[in-house]
Amino acid sequence: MASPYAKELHVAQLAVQRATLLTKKVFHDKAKGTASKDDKSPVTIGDFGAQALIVQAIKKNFPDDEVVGEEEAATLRENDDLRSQIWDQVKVARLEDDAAEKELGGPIQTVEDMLSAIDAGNSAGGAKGRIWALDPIDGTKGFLRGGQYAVCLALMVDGEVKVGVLGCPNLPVDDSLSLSAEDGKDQTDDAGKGVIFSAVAGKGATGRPLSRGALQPGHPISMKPVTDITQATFCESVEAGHSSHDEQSQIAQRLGITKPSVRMDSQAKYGSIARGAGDLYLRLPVKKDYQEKIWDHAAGDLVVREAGGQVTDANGLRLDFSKGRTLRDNKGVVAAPKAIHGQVLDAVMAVLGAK
Ligand SMILES: Nc1ncnc2c1ncn2[C@@H]1O[C@H](COP(=O)(O)O)[C@@H](OP(=O)(O)O)[C@H]1O
Ligand SMILES: [Mg+2]
Ligand SMILES: [Mg+2]
Ligand SMILES: [Mg+2]
Repeated sequence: MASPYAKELHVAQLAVQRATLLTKKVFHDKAKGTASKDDKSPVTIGDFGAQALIVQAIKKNFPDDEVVGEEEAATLRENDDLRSQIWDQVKVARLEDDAAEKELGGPIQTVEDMLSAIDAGNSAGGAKGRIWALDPIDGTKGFLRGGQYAVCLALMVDGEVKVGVLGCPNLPVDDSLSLSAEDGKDQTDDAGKGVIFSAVAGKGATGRPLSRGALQPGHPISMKPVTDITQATFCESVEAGHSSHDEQSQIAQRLGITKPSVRMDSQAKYGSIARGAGDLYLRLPVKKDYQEKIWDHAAGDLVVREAGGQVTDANGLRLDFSKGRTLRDNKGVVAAPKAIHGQVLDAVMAVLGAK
């Protein structure tokens, strides 16, 4: 019997790869063309272009599936200049392998097709059926700074994540390099960089180098066993507005961790701990009422769990992707190897309870 979700996985990996290459080109062409969204967060040509390419590939292969995508095309329909800059990138985006490109359904044909593809990411999400969660550029602020970012795609079936893919163009290809503070910073030198992580529920997690054509061979990845938690490396957001650096540092202290945190944008944090380059990922809310978005976590959650990790919120609950576009019932994220997750969670609760 063929592996479960084999076609979904292959299409998702190729689609993420093609979109990741677009974002790299946008960066190198210095064509980032930023706009500001209603919540004042940035969105670039790369975000819109990557969403268009990925949704088009999903719709060609799985026409009945829905997509919860971060971006929408409303501003582009009014902004001729931004729209044509995105189109200039999207119309030439293709994999250097005919069979792979054909599998994705080929290039997008018209500007209107591009806009409709972006807008097709408007699913409300939920607990029924096949729904993809798409973050075309996660860590847009990292992308703009030349730091880490990730192109993230996950398939949920009846509210459970079944397939997850992360394209991380600025992470080192080599799994054996331990994370250092520098990995979160400027990554404008391309040498030895670019990884795709993927996972299928119950089938483990995989890493492979990013390529320009067909997929490179993959290899299994797993979290590093932590024998002495005081030596653990913990990751957190660069942006102090996205998670509480202060509480995270208190948690680390409580665990006896002395190494400074590795600050890194995007779901590259999930990928990094899943391959054993780091150990823990803490994301405690800054604002009580902020609801995490499903596209910021769906792929990373599966990649880490399939690599031997446990991912919960700050109350120890599994992330619940079935509640719509946000993780309405969760607060924060705590990701760690299964064997020490309980210990980390105790420290999280002690610090939060002491407030
Ligand atoms: N107040 C907040 N709390 C938590 N996450 C937030 C936030 N404001 C924005 N974000 C999310 O944080 C994501 C980036 O995470 P990180 O800090 O790990 O790089 C953003 O994704 P995008 O960059 O896709 O918009 C955005 O969705
Ligand atoms: Mg955003
Ligand atoms: Mg995001
Ligand atoms: Mg994004």
